[in-house]
Amino acid sequence: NATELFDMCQARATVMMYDDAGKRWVPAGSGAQAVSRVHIYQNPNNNSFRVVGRKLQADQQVVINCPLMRGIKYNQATPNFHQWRDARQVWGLNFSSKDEAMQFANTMMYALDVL
Ligand SMILES: CC(=O)N[C@@H](Cc1ccccc1Cl)C(=O)N1CCC[C@]12C=C[C@@H]1CC[C@@H](C(=O)N3CCC[C@@H]4C=C[C@H]5CC[C@@H](C(=O)O)N5C(=O)[C@H]43)N1C2=O
Repeated sequence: NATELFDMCQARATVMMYDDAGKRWVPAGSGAQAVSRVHIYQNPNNNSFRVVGRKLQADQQVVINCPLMRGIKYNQATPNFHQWRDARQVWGLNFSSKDEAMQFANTMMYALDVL
């Protein structure tokens, strides 16, 4: 049975990944850069967390599905652009508003604190 995940927070952001070879940011997912709704979900059964983002447009393409691992450093590079590294790549979130960025960061830092 699918575990009931707790939707801790949502924020609008453009999800980007850093292309180390090309030394440039590329939009996550296929097609043009577009705003996604990015969630932090908690699995209460095993106290795990993951960041999931889906494009706002019709296809709701999943553009990020990233488990949060203990020890991740969440970098608030600017009030609207936050980033972190996972095992394979660097994720960047360009938030639609500073308020959403702050809410997301607070939830992210809580999750990283209790992992
Ligand atoms: C030790 C370490 O790993 N450090 C990491 C960061 C980090 C630190 C600590 C923990 C985790 C991490 Cl991940 C690091 O520095 N990284 C991670 C990969 C990319 C980068 C490396 C070089 C470039 C130089 C400039 C800078 C950059 O990317 N931006 C500046 C701030 C916002 C600015 C905003 C938006 C994006 C949208 C496109 C481009 C633009 O605005 O047109 N852009 C930007 O230019 C953005 N870089 C980085 O962030």
